[in-house]
Amino acid sequence: MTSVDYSLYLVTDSTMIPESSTFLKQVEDAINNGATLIQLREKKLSTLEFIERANKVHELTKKKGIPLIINDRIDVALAIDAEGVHVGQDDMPASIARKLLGPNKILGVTCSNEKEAKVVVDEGIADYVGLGTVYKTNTKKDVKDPEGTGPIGIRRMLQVLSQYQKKNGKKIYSVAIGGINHSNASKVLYQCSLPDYSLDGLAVVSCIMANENAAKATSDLAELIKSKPEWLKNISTSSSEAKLENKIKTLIETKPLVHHITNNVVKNFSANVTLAIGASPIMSELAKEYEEFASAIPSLALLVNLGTPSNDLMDIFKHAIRVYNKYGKHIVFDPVACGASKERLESSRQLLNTGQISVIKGNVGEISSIWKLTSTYQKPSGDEKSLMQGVDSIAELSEEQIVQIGREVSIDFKVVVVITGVTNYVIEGLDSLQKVKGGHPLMGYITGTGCSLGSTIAAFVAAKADGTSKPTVNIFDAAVGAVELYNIAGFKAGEVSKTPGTFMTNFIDQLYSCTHI
Ligand SMILES: Nc1ncnc2c1ncn2[C@@H]1O[C@H](COP(=O)(O)OP(=O)(O)OP(=O)(O)O)[C@@H](O)[C@H]1O
Ligand SMILES: Cc1ncsc1CCO
Repeated sequence: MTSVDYSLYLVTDSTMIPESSTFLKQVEDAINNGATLIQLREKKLSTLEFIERANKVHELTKKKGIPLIINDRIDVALAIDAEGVHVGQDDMPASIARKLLGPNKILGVTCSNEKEAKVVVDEGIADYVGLGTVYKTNTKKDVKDPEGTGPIGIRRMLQVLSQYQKKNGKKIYSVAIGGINHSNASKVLYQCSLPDYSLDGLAVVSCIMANENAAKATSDLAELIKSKPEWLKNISTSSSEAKLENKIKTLIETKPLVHHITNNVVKNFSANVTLAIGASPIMSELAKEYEEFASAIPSLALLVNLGTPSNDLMDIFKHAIRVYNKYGKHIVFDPVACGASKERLESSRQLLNTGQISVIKGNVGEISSIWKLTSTYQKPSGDEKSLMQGVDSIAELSEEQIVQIGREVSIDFKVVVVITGVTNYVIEGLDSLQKVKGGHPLMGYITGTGCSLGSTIAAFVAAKADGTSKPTVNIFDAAVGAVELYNIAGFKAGEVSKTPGTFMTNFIDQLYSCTHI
């Protein structure tokens, strides 16, 4: 079968039909309003009932020229001459399914991790793979990863498919599945992509099958699949006008608000830094007010700082990321000490899987640890050297290695990366790199200088302080401005301080002087 459109793949579920409708009506509405592929998934029907239902659905799909895929039951697929079959990891092995189906039917296989994706490409007999679950869902309870594979897991599987295509010149198509709905569809497509390889579609269940208006649900979803996610709509490319003085002017004129969900150690210092540079801080862990902030305040960004995590805070972080993404507001993520324990790296993975971040800022140890979550990271065979001691980086890497790591993190997560240290590196993709030196050794003796740089970056991004007066923001230029201001103030404060205590007050004073006087 040639040229299948995988873009909006409906997987049926007859257990969630609204009272006002019927199973067949839901499927017909989907078919007539943009579904491009239907998979009939029935776990409880007898063989006879399954065949009867499959025949009815097949009549509808044939009218529209849409392929019908049968879940698991090859006998049913053959009985009704369906266009294909989908098998899960616990169903009939793909190789046997292919033998029974012959070469011309569509064969799909579910993959939940890289290992399963590698088996599929080694066999080379599937037409497409269903990658997931992306997010945890009520539809399927027996998922391998209770949090879902998330965009990070999907990208790793795409990497396997991409390498297969490069080597063999043959494409295995892919759709993501699991917890996808109207609120996250365009985000999933954006996040689940590599520079040269993307998903071919999204598979959904409840957002159509359980919807009172399946026709509208389908056409809306088809529209979302074609559209850009919210936060991409006002981002521009780097500009030659990008001068620090212009950025500071915009910052002061805009007086943005930085919503901090940050650690208990630095709250006060970060609030003072934010005020000193002419922005406003608010520290809030009250999840219920986030929707009000994000929907109403124009110059606003969120800082997510992992410094003192807890289970409750993880839920709050995730809620905040979803809400800020919904309103297209930018998020700066500081994965504090994520290399210090497996649990912190796992927390970072979950947060990066929850939504789209605009800037990841960390020291070398932190960014090198985040790098382990990318699809480009090669797992070492032997023991790994620790990258962090508590919140401090002890990674020993050359500049070339640091920049390469930053680039891979930037490309994989589609973020601007800021790597701090004696030299700071601001990185976006392969082309944008700005090194910022300055600062002062005493900055290393004050807890929270890294964290409060996060506040400063968030303020610049929220104010669109990128050196231009355009209504869009260039995140890279804004981040460079923040790092430059911070290090100039640090250098000046260092010139008039001998010890950390006085340095701290002088630093706040210099941040104020550099922006206000
Ligand atoms: N020895 C140094 N010389 C010059 N600048 C420094 C030095 N140490 C730190 N800085 C500056 O301090 C800022 C914070 O960087 P650092 O790498 O110390 O963050 P961090 O480890 O995350 O800190 P924290 O965990 O205390 O928040 C950066 O802008 C950096 O340039
Ligand atoms: C010391 C410390 N511990 C957790 S967060 C933090 C502040 C600096 O990162």
